Amino acid sequence: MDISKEIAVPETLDHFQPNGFSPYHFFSSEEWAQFRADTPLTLTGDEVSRLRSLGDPIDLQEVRRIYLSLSRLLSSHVESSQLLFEQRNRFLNLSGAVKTPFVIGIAGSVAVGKSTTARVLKELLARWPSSPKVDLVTTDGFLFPNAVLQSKRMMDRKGFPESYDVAAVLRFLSAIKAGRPDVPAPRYSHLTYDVLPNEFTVIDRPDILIFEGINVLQSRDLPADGKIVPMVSDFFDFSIYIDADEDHIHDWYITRFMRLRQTAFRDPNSYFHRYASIGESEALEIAEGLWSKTNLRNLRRNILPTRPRADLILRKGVDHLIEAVALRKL
Ligand SMILES: Nc1ncnc2c1ncn2[C@@H]1O[C@H](COP(=O)(O)OP(=O)(O)O)[C@@H](O)[C@H]1O
Ligand SMILES: CC(C)(COP(=O)(O)O)[C@@H](O)C(=O)NCCC(=O)O
Repeated sequence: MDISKEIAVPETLDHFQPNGFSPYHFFSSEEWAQFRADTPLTLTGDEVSRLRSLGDPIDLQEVRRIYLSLSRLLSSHVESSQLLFEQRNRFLNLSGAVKTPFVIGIAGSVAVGKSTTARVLKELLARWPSSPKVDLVTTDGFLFPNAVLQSKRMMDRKGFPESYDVAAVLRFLSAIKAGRPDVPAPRYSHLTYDVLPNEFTVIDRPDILIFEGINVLQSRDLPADGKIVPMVSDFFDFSIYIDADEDHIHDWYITRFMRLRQTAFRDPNSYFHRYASIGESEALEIAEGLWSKTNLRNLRRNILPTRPRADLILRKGVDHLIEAVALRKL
């Protein structure tokens, strides 16, 4: 498939792209796989099974085909930024400065498989000598609590830009990029479907921070007072968008919901517990409603429009496996 035709030229960049030019290099998965060069496979089949989310078929073959080249590319970006850091310290006559974490953003629709990609990358990147400490934070911890969303009648817009405490996201990333130790990241539970009050993951100056969530490439409306506000992605050193046809993502979301009925929803503490015991067709109707009223709307309105901001686009086919890659030119 020709990803260059699929990834439409964003209108706002039109004037930078005379006919036929694109800011991306495009590769088939076979071409991309060659870039792994002699990168060794450092994960076992069992580890990959442990890292994958429900319904994601990723296996060692996919890690070898796609993720080794990706970890090699990212690791060269990390090493270059470490080199630049040292050169700049010499230039500025600074001594004792400590490098701030290299931040990688991962964006894409609900149910596209961001968590699996983030977890596999975390493990692979930590095996490079330049980045032994890799942390992962998901943006769901920055959602407003359900009580707030309910009081604002926003539960059916969970995951929309307005459902996140973006100021808290910016404070968190500013602290990370200021090189602060022990920065707390709030946590979310998919089981209770809510943020976990007073539960934090403490991020203490990793070499790399992976920041994953549907909203990470979104901009903010310019405030009327003309004050300049940063975007979340201003803090990224590299960004990845995971892409797929919306029909495929729909199928993955519905299949996952129906499988969660047999697993996570059975837990009496699950927010969706009641859906474990209703009939199949009623459950399907609920899943279709959640998809079309919330997640598809969000994908079309707020997530897909951020795709042209990514440095790298991983395009999945019907089987969840990556079939094409677009890499922004330098
Ligand atoms: N209702 C749920 N109950 C339990 N786990 C869930 C539920 N919804 C999603 N998950 C899990 O949460 C993780 C994040 O899912 P999601 O936000 O859809 O992003 P993605 O599929 O792109 O990783 C996945 O590992 C998924 O399996
Ligand atoms: C929590 C989510 C918004 C994902 O958030 P993210 O981790 O990408 O910030 C999503 O999993 C979700 O709950 N969506 C709302 C509709 C639904 O229940 O599918």
